[in-house]
Amino acid sequence: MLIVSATSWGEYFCTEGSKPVHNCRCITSRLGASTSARNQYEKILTRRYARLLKTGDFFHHRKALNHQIFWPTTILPISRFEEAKWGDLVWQRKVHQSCQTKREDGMVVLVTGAAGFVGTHVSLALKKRGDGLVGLDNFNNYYDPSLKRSRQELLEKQGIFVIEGDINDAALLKKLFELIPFTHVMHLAAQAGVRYALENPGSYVHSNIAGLVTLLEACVKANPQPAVVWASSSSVYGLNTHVPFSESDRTDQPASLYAATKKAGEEFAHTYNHIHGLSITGLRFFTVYGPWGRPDMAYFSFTRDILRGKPITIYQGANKIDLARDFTYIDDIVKGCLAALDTAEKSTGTGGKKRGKAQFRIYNLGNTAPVTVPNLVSILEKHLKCKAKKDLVKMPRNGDVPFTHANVTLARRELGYEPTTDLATGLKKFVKWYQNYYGVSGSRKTM
Ligand SMILES: O=C(O)[C@H]1O[C@H](OP(=O)(O)OP(=O)(O)OC[C@H]2O[C@@H](n3ccc(=O)[nH]c3=O)[C@H](O)[C@@H]2O)[C@H](O)[C@@H](O)[C@@H]1O
Repeated sequence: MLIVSATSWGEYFCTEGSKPVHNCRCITSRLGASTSARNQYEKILTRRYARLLKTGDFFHHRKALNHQIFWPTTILPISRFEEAKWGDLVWQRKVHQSCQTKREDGMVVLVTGAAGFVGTHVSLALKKRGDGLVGLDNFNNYYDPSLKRSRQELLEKQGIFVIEGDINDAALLKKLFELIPFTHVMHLAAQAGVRYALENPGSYVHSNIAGLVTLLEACVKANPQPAVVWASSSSVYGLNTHVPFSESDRTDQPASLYAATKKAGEEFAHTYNHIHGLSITGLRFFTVYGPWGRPDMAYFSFTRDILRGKPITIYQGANKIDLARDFTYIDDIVKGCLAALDTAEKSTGTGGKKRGKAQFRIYNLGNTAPVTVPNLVSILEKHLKCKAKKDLVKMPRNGDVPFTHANVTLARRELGYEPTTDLATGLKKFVKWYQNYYGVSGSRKTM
């Protein structure tokens, strides 16, 4: 049985088992859509496949929320999960549909890292306000890929197509830019995590250096050139001691290879802006947390281990000083990202040549209220109603910095950025999501 399932304006093709298919079923389940909208879609779908259908093979059956069209066919030799073969007609149609805007002057955005934590939230927010977008994600296994797949499901329910592909794939990027005149690129794909850089430095070079350059090259060659907004990191401040951290502070003392790749990214961005006229905005995120977050981050892994009764390791600085972070809630970060997109000016290059000076910006997106790691743990204990088993350990030389603290004056002035969620409120929302997703005791398998 071949199933063609058309949700929203996308179609999905798959087979049950690997046997040759003899029957095809088409389901349009535009949940929430009016009957007339569903009727209209059914007509479009039927017209689209008219040449494949033999009159008389077509049966019409209606259910409460689904229109189902059955037709016996061997015409579409579709194999299991063939839907995402990039470049083919189905793929192109999905990209187009996902990029349709639903508001006047809506943006058309390529979101890289769309199945990542920040990427998912930004994508949903763009879609919600009527912008068109398509996601790109390589679904690597740095952390549990099933969480990325769940985020992808969430996005696809909203009509957002996430292409499985790597930002290092220049041919894929070229094809995408030929297909869609993206107005903006929201570049969030990266190898994140400070301490993992000791284990796998190559992955940082691959994504944060080579991948960034490949993406910027594609943007330069695109016509029109998109404006680029991308994720840098608070880690670029490294050993800076001037607090709170301002954009004008020194960033030439990275404490980790991760930070060094983000700093290098800022320099590459400047070069592409200077030579090619790409409009580029870098956002220095400060320890972003929240629902659908990253399992490698402390607030997430602490939650998991506390619920499982496993000990957690709390690092301490010199003289047993507590480490502190300017933890920033995801909704605040999303607002900052959207404001950066909204205020981004157009790139000035065409045909790879710069035609004038282009916008170049860097902003801190933090919460402006650092909290120590032991305090983070106390808040989690309260929300989880569970005591943590704590191992206090001297901070190893693993790239960590003792504290971060954002000055967001610039973002406030130019983006209207104003963080509104304190750590206790944000962690409450995270814990609620976590227990809903993994079960109250966190029993569902993670990592
Ligand atoms: O904002 C940033 O620039 C960075 O924020 C986070 O990096 P980090 O602040 O180190 O976040 P966590 O890994 O969640 O660590 C938070 C704090 O908990 C501490 N920690 C972490 C893990 C652990 O087992 N024990 C522990 O005490 C760390 O030393 C740190 O002080 C992200 O992981 C980076 O990708 C991001 O770029």
